[in-house]
Amino acid sequence: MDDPVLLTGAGGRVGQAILSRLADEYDWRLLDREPIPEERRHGVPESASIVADVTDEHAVADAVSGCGAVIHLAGDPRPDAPWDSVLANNIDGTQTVFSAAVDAGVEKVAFASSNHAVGAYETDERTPEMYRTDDEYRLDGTELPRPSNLYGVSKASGETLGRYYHDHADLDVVCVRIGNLTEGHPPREYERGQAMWLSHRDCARLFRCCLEADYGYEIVYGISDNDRKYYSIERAKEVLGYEPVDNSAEYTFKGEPKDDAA
Ligand SMILES: NC(=O)C1=CN([C@@H]2O[C@H](COP(=O)(O)OP(=O)(O)OC[C@H]3O[C@@H](n4cnc5c(N)ncnc54)[C@H](O)[C@@H]3O)[C@@H](O)[C@H]2O)C=CC1
Ligand SMILES: O=C1O[C@H](COP(=O)(O)O)[C@@H](O)[C@H](O)[C@H]1O
Repeated sequence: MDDPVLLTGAGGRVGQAILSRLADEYDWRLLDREPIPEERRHGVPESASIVADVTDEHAVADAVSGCGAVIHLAGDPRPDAPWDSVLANNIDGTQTVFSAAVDAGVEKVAFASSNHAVGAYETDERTPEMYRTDDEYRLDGTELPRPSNLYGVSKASGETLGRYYHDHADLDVVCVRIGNLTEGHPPREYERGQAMWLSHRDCARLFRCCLEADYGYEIVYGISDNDRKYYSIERAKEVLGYEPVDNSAEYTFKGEPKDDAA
């Protein structure tokens, strides 16, 4: 991707996992409703850092003008977020970004969806076994959404908005159902979290693939190559060329590297 890339929500956790590793690889434009301090811009000049809300259609149109791709992360990430917040920040904001991307002639948008779009597949009958290494249950991205909560509903809505703009405006869209991003080690003493761990470096690797690969409309899971897993990463490997390097099995249940524990 030679054209500028707009990264919304750049100041947050996922944005930083990406930007801290890929700052030198792309001509970034950053957007966040909070000013991003210099140490979190990783060399991106202040002039390329826009303070705006993703529901502000004029600001988003300006931000995306001339970009070849968008990584859209901005939104309310709380699984217990109330409806008014996910309606504005996640649904309205995502529609604003997709629509502005189409108007600006952007080629592709990578949308941060979530495990919570499909959390209700984790039924009492399937858990906790599905979180364990010897269980073969897998979601692969072809299943219908079954949200855990209203936040998950907003993420499923974002995926559907992506489908709409792909079908009607030929925008290339990849929805990444991100698992649980933590830095340095998998979530501690949390089976579910260890099964859907996404390390910071795998997060950057995956979103780089989203910028470089050719696709039409895709839903993929964003996790590391954990031995414990109930999300397939085959589609991300096949279509995007994703090659994860981390695995929660390399850490103890308490989150210590097994090499150190030996
Ligand atoms: N961290 C995780 O493990 C996961 C995150 N996600 C999704 O990834 C995205 C990023 O999540 P995190 O980085 O963890 O959250 P975060 O809260 O650390 O970062 C979100 C960023 O977006 C900005 N933002 C929020 N609403 C905005 C708005 N209306 N306009 C402009 N900027 C806005 C915030 O200021 C913040 O810098 C979210 O869409 C979240 O739903 C999905 C699954 C897992
Ligand atoms: O979508 C998200 O999922 C992660 C993991 O969910 P959790 O229920 O195991 O905490 C969450 O940490 C993150 O805030 C959220 O945006």
